[in-house]
Amino acid sequence: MLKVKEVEKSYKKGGFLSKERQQIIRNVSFECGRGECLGIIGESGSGKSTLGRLLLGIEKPDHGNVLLEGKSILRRTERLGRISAVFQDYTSSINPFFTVEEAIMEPLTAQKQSQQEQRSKVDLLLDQVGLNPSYKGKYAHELSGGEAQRVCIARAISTAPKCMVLDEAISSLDVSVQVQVLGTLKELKELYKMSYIFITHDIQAAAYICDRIIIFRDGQIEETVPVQQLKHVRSDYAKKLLDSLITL
Ligand SMILES: Nc1ncnc2c1ncn2[C@@H]1O[C@H](COP(=O)(O)OP(=O)(O)OP(=O)(O)O)[C@@H](O)[C@H]1O
Repeated sequence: MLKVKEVEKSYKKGGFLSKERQQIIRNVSFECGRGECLGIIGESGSGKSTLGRLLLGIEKPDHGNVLLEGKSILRRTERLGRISAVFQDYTSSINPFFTVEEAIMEPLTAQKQSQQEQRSKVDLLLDQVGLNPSYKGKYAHELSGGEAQRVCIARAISTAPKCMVLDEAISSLDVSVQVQVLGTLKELKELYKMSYIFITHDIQAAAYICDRIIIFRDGQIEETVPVQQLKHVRSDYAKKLLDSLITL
């Protein structure tokens, strides 16, 4: 389904004139199956969000490629509506001048669906993320964090994508809201038969929703483990990282 092949990414280091580059992603390869939820856990600065942007085709790798059902994600026509994202910062993810309805319809407009088709979908999408139709006319500043993130999720699933990248998607929410949103995400994954790439610091959330987990270290895959085997990771680094995250 989603195939990541020998991906590398570096950024310019230092000032404007500097030629030095900092290697962020180093020869990363993995696959995420249809309907699978693959977690990516790693320390801050290990390159998780950079990897997320490469998977979404927002950034181009220096080397290697990302294929969605065999086609390069860098081709706009291949990624449009077929891979989507929910980020941590839900407040800046929604255009403040858009109503909830307009925000949810945004990707459908990009797909050139008719206004009528789009409107009829919005009620259904709101229902699927646990919001009633009265939310349609509200603006982002009138929503709680949990409601705003639900709107972002509704927008992300509006095109029925094959794959969704969730980058710390529940991290800014209150714990009780996190649990509810995780439940919704789990239901939606079954309903839409989507694959998830679940980037997080939250080992409990990952254990709840993921099928397999990649332990990411310094831009590389340290270890990949089925979620049932999480207690039995092999590398010392993975053991230490998981211990530190569990005690947090
Ligand atoms: N556009 C960019 N230009 C230059 N450096 C960048 C850019 N994006 C990320 N970096 C650097 O890449 C490294 C990895 O950042 P990234 O945000 O991918 O890590 P992360 O694992 O997601 O961290 P966190 O968990 O704190 O969000 C950092 O050192 C960051 O400063």
